[in-house]
Amino acid sequence: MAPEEARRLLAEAELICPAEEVARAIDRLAAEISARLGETNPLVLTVMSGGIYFAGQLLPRLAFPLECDYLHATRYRNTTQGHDIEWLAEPRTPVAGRTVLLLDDILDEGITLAAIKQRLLAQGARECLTAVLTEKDLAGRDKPACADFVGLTLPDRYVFGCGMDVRGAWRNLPAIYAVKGL
Ligand SMILES: O=P(O)(O)OC[C@H]1O[C@H](OP(=O)(O)OP(=O)(O)O)[C@H](O)[C@@H]1O
Ligand SMILES: Nc1nc2[nH]cnc2c(=O)[nH]1
Repeated sequence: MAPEEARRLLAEAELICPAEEVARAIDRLAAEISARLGETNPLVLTVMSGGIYFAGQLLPRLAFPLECDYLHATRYRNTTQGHDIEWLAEPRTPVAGRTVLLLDDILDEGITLAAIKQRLLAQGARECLTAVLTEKDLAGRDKPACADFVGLTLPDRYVFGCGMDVRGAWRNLPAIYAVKGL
């Protein structure tokens, strides 16, 4: 997207979660994750690209031994509608026998997280826990996955900021916005 278009989208968007609220949610998640996983030497896998902001903010708040790697699976591909999952990169660290913690920016319909979790367990992960910065409230609609740790609950709008993109832009924003009209 052209930078002028990105600026226009942001100017017209609705702020739904200010940066301070996001930071407080990450503080709380760090405490919950530390209490649950502090003694397990987990393998922390960031789901690219959206998980990059959350991982960057969360990892310095986790004061216990862990290993990091990433995987890349995408379903929206710079659009606002989900498609089939495309696997762009597998983790290079073997997951067999490990406690794995997946980090992602958003759990929306839950299809991405369910597919990743199933794949890691099939590869022999001992357990696979999931932490998402945000989860969309789909008004009681069933989801194939739920997260073990959830930072913020968001309305059923197309959102961006904090790792989430709008047509490729604005993953870098420290607050969360909803696109006008979506
Ligand atoms: O719960 P779901 O409806 O499956 O959607 C959630 C997924 O959608 C986004 O990824 P996207 O496919 O946009 O890839 P990206 O992270 O590279 O932007 C987000 O990062 C999650 O991984
Ligand atoms: N950027 C972004 N990615 C998503 N993936 C699933 N839902 C969303 C959303 O609302 N915004």
